[in-house]
Amino acid sequence: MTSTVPGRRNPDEPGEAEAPQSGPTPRTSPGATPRTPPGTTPGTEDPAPAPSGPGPAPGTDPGPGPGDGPNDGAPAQPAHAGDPFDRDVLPAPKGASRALLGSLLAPHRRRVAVAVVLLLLQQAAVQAGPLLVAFALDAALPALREEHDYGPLIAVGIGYLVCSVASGWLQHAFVIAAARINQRALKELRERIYRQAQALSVDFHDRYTSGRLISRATTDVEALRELLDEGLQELLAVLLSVVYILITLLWLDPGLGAAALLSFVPLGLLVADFRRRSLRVYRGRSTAIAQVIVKFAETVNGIRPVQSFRRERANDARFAELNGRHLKVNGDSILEMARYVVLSRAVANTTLAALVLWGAYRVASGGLALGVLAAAALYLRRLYDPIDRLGMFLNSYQSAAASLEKIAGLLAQRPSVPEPARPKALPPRRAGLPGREVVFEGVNFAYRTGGEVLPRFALTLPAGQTVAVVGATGAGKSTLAKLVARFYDPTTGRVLLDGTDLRDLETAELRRGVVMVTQEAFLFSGTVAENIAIGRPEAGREEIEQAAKAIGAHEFIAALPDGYDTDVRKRGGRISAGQRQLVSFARALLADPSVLILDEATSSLDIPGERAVQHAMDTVLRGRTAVVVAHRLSTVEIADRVLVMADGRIVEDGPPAELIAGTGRFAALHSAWRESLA
Ligand SMILES: Nc1ncnc2c1ncn2[C@@H]1O[C@H](COP(=O)(O)OP(=O)(O)OP(=O)(O)O)[C@@H](O)[C@H]1O
Repeated sequence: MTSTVPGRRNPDEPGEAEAPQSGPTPRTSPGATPRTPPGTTPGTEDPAPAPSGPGPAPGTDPGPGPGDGPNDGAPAQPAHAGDPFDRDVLPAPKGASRALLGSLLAPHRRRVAVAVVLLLLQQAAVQAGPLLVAFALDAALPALREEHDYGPLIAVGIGYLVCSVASGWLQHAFVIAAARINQRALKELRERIYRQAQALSVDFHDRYTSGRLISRATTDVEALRELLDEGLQELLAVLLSVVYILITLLWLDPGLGAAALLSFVPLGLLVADFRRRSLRVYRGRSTAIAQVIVKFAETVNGIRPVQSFRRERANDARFAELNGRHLKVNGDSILEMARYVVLSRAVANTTLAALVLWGAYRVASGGLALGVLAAAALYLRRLYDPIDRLGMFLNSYQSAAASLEKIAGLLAQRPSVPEPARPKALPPRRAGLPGREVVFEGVNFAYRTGGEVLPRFALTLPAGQTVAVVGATGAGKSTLAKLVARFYDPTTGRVLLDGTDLRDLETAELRRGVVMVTQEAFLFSGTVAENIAIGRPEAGREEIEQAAKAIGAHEFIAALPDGYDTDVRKRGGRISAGQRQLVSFARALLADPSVLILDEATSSLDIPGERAVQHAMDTVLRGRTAVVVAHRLSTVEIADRVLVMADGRIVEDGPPAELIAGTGRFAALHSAWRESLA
């Protein structure tokens, strides 16, 4: 008979008696290194206290969650009250993992039913083998010997052949059906994680490192794949075969059947003990692997300071230590597996030997047919054969369950800056008035991870005004700017755009009105033209070039190897920091928002570069309301108004010339800057 259970060896094949697993399932060797646990995530170095709105996300809703109000994503929890972001598992409603798995499989209900029926039939075909052997020994051979009747023996042969062919075909069909279900479910899961990563607000990403997100979409999905592709099929097949075999044994001979059933008591205890012990080792191993990955990632990400400060040897030593710890704990997990395999085999072989001896004694005394004993011996082998693989399955199950829990926790997060339930439209722009008015109304703000950053304040930025925000590092300039862009919602109070609360604007409407150009001047993979067109995807090549020309970026873009069609990633090295900024200005100019927020790059540019950026800034700010977080005092000169911030408060506010002429902080800062230039 051919291999009987997907991914496992056929016990009836020659050499089955002693050989440990050598079938196609790579995880079945007793000494094999158990699979790397998922969720051993780099980047857990991002501690942050209060939870982001735990509550089911739309589409993944596994249970009741908080309501729909604007701050529902931010339940009032005391900061530092045991931050779930310190751990890999984010809070999720009870049963979220099961609900997630259910929601992934639900669209494939019919396929799942077909796969289960295929497996039931396949197992029936497989388990018929020993029964046919019993029939051959007890009925077909005597008929041949005593009555020269070949019929029963031929029937057995044909039956065996039919069962073999059927089981092979059914297994093939089952593997294909299961793979289709699994691959689609995993594709959907990866897409859900990606959509969720894009949907969650900036404050989530502040705390949940990108490394962890990547780990969810790769290692954790992979853990689930292993469980679905191999573990679950195997477990189903094992459970089915155990049920079939025990029923058949009880039917063949109640005594032998009951004894086989009893032998599951010590085996069950052994499995429980293995689970307990392996879980402990397994947790340690996952921590050790995470430490190795974190060290590796930290070194590679900081390769410049590592080389500048000659950290290589110190890093080597630390890495060797962490790697050694991983080696030790990995060894422990292999020893646990070996211990389980040895003990379970000892129990299984002892039981088998005892039952065969007892059966032989009964055959000798005429109490049992020889064929029944032969069939029982074959069935017993099949019964105990998968027990050591069960340990492997438990390992895979535990890691997949942990991964699923982490993914469910991630998917249960809600954006802390949610879409409005009843969105409002912005009023039409007032004719002749550039930009839109921005009003902070009784706003105060605290990041979830700390205390108040902006104490309660009120501020009006009239339409068309260019406002430069200056102040010492950490004064709250960027925070103020991010509130206008609605990367965060104020803790109390409102930010209004032409009288409309930002919370009432749909994201698309908001982004048409407000655009923030951040310090990084991020370029996406693709061509320079595509990067500029992100501002307005429907823009044609001519408009793109016009924007670049207005900004003063056309010359350098035209000089690139493929001009506007140069791939910025492949030749990213050719684009300097200043040029990157020009591209991002062109992008903003094309988007043409009513309000533009510009978080000026802190990195210093060379003088021509700075001049080019200054000129571009002039162009991009004109004709709209603009907030510039100014790190260079030269920028302030193009502003209509300067806000000086200190400790989250606006301490000075006025036109630059007026402030410079005064005796306040800005006047002092400005004269110091002038002197430095001189
Ligand atoms: N994501 C964050 N989570 C928690 N605290 C933050 C976060 N971002 C900034 N802060 C804190 O808020 C305060 C104001 O920071 P902000 O970035 O607004 O200052 P800034 O004036 O723009 O500084 P810089 O000129 O250095 O960019 C600082 O104390 C900072 O530590």
